[in-house]
Amino acid sequence: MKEVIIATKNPGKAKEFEAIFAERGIQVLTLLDFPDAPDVEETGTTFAENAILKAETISQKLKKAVIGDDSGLIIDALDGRPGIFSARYAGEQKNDDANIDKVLSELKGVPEDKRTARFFCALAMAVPGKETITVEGTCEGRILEERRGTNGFGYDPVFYVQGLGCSMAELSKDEKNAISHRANALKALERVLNSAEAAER
Ligand SMILES: O=c1[nH]c(=O)c2ncn([C@@H]3O[C@H](COP(=O)(O)OP(=O)(O)OP(=O)(O)O)[C@@H](O)[C@H]3O)c2[nH]1
Ligand SMILES: [Mg+2]
Repeated sequence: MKEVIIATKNPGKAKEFEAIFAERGIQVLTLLDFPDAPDVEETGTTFAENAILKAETISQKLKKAVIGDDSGLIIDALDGRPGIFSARYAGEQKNDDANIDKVLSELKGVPEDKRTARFFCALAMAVPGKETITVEGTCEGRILEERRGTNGFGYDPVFYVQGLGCSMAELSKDEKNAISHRANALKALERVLNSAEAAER
């Protein structure tokens, strides 16, 4: 069976990648499978820079092709926050529940039409001896006033998906994987890889 390595320690991301790649008969390994992999410091100033740091650091260490995912939530009324700090918005301990509470309290009193937001995902694919590829995907919505649903991870319970009439956490894994920022970024990566392959023929 073919396999792909994703440079993430986030179990929520790992599950989504597993489901998406399983449809293609590809097995996913993450840093949860490589306990000795180094911690990657997210020192970039953009999602893409951080995705490249994750992919290239782990690819150099394992000498294999590796995909890095840096993602987060961009809220217009908060000038784009939490952005690249989404995982650690309420502190370095990375607590999803505390992160949601912080966002809800910062948005207190902000009317529905001003609560627009989007999820953003940058993926970088590093292959030894080749130039790193980066792609992006987004998913539009707005921030609810309270949690709805229990699926997914992160801010999913308070992210109302534009056009779907429910929160991201009310979608099944397959439904989320059909429309998410991560799925959209992976589709973009697939397009780039297919056209690179076609050019080599
Ligand atoms: O509700 C959500 N649904 C999503 O689909 C989603 N994707 C990203 N996020 C948020 O953004 C952080 C990523 O930060 P991040 O890219 O640095 O990842 P991380 O630190 O969790 O793991 P790693 O991949 O770096 O090991 C996450 O923790 C979440 O708070 C999401 N929230
Ligand atoms: Mg991180």
